[in-house]
Amino acid sequence: MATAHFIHLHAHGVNMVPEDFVAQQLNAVLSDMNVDVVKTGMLPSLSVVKVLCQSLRKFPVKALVVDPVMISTSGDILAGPSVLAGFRDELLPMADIVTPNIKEASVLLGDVPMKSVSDMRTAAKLIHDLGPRNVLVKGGDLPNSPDAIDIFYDGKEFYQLSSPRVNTRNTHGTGCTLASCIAAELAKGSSMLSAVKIAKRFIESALDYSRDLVIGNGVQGPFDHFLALKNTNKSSCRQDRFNPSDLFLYAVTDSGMNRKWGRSIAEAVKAAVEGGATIVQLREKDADTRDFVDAAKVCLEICRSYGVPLLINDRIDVALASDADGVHVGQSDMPAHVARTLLGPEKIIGVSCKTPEQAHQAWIGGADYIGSGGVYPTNTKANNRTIGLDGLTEVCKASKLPVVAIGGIGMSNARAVMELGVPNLKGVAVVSALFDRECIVTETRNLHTALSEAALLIQ
Ligand SMILES: Cc1ncc(COP(=O)(O)OP(=O)(O)O)c(N)n1
Ligand SMILES: Cc1nc(C(=O)O)sc1CCOP(=O)(O)O
Ligand SMILES: [Mg+2]
Repeated sequence: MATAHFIHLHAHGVNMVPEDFVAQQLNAVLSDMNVDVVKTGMLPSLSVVKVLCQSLRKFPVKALVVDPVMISTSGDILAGPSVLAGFRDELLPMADIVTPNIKEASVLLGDVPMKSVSDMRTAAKLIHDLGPRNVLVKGGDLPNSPDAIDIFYDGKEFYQLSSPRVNTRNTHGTGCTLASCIAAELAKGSSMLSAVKIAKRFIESALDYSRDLVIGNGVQGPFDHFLALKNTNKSSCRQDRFNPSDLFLYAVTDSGMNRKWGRSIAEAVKAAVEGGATIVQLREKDADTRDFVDAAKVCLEICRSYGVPLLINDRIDVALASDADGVHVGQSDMPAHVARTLLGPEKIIGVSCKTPEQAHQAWIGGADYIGSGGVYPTNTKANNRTIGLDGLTEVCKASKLPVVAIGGIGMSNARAVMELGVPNLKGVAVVSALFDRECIVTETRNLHTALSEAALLIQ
């Protein structure tokens, strides 16, 4: 069970509940039910923070989500220095995740400046040093950023999660909802990264869905949390649809490489998502159909537990039979518009394009993204024409769809590809640099780090 406190505070006033009454309430609930996850919102006094920590020590839960509500949107300070000390010394060391926005991250760290994604990463690391297992620094208020960029740090890896900024005044309560959604997903059994991604996607969808609501006269309006119940036209709901930032580190499997290293497809996929792959494609050119469908189902479960989409190369039949998230097709495979008709509006369709004209046709055909290469020569795909960084740039500039670069990309050149900084280029797709290596997790992690560093340079 997840407990969620939605505090829609307009900061007209705060009426504090006495701490012994808070203790009684906590005791009543925590002793009566097996609470899995607790999420905290505004904690108005040091004594309430202390009471909460005591209760959680007495009744440990599986996960504690701390939304460090300290500053209202209008800028009011909601937590004084003593509460801040309570957060730092007692609550954060118990937290499984803490979710500050940039103002809160700054205050938690003694008013450090927070002006860029690079500052957010530094802050995430410093807040992690205070004790929480995971940190999500939310960059929704970062000035001059076309996307809403959040930094997730799990103590080892940084993940830059971005979503298109939704232009609406109805943003009241987004922080509360995000943390509550993370808590609910954790209670359902998701991994932390997956819970964060699902929560972020929910906020993006809900804001998009409620962008034109007019309720009240405040600077901010509320948004509608019940889109899933009301939205009959699911294709217009972004919740389950493709997110271009998923193209950041695209892992493409290869049956020959798995055989060479003695691994099953599922083992290879698990290692890649553990290392930080943000989308996976099963490219099993010589698999028997039944085996392929079975393997796809197992991989789908693994990928879903990490919030990572799973696509099938070429084989629409396998994608349909396994209920995978979509397909990737090339110029001599099934046309995108036919794949779209067969798969429906919810599935993801990627198309390989070497020219601007092919990119245009992919868009007309209803594709979601383009794979463009070979950027460099490759041994993985026979007779593949290399288009180079110039060819990639041309496709990206002409494309109306997000693009992932492919072909001969690995640790030695991934930064150069990302640092092109051309419009629409969202990431790199790799086969041998991950799967023709001894340790897939390590290779994926290293590549993720290199790409994140390059992405920072082009901010
Ligand atoms: C992400 C991505 N981009 C391009 C390709 C190549 O697809 P295709 O041209 O159909 O060649 P095969 O992979 O089928 O040999 C891809 N698979 N993924
Ligand atoms: C599957 C594929 N498609 C390409 C294209 O140019 O469309 S290049 C390629 C193989 C990429 O493998 P590696 O990362 O080992 O070079
Ligand atoms: Mg193909």
